[in-house]
Amino acid sequence: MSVLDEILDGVRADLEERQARVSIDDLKKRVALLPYAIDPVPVLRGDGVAVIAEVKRSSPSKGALAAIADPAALATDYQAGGAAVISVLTERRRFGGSIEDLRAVRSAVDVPILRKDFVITSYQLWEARAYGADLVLLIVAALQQNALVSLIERAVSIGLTPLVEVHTEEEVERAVDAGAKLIGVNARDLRTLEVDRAAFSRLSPRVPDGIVKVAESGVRGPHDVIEYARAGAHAVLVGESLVTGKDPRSAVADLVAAGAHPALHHD
Ligand SMILES: O=C(O)c1ccccc1NCC(=O)[C@H](O)[C@H](O)COP(=O)(O)O
Repeated sequence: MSVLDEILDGVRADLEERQARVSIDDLKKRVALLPYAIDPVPVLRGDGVAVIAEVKRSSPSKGALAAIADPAALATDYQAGGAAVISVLTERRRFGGSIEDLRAVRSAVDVPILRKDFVITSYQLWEARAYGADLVLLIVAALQQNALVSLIERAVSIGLTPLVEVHTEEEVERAVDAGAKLIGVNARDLRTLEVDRAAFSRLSPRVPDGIVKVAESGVRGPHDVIEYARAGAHAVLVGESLVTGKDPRSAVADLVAAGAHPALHHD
């Protein structure tokens, strides 16, 4: 069984438990009281490379990364450093996250928030929206094509912007066919956990113009932002190097500064 399959088994079990506690109708009632979600596309398509900074406590590849006692404070630092979007890992078993982290971050920042999880049902989309997310991750490798298409449509219909994650040529085709407007190329193979930063430059030319391209994983510092930008990234998604460093605010600011160089601006 691959790491991704193991994660998905755990996600299904946790989901059953949450669904028994909070009904989808309750989530819909909460959403009805909320303002519209923020459209992240203008900020992701702006000059330079946008930084999506992630609240990540642990990971299957590295185990415990950081004791994040206050995710809202971390997100506030990210925003102060210039993060365009905050990503919150809400998966519990392998990443130590929760939907409560999403709520805490929402109460602390104004920038768009990405719910990063292993979404397989529309219940999780309603949850994402009810707890304050503006974007939601959909992983092509975790979904059959018909499920991917219907989750993209449902996400959009409830105001969420889907970030559709790929790692192979075939997955790029599936994402484009499914109607993705934001595609994230993950350097990490979720089945083996190997990180291959060259995946972005290999797959980026296959992503049609007009789609926002996000380079995910493996950013160690400003030099990686510059490399991803040269390969056409509109944004980078960064977790580990931010949560394990000493000063998340200045670490984000350094990445933003690297990506803001005029030579890296998009046409
Ligand atoms: O991070 C992992 O080990 C991992 C394992 C299996 C599935 C997903 C995983 N990570 C999710 C992510 O894609 C990253 O958290 C995100 O792109 C940031 O990556 P990094 O900057 O390398 O922490």
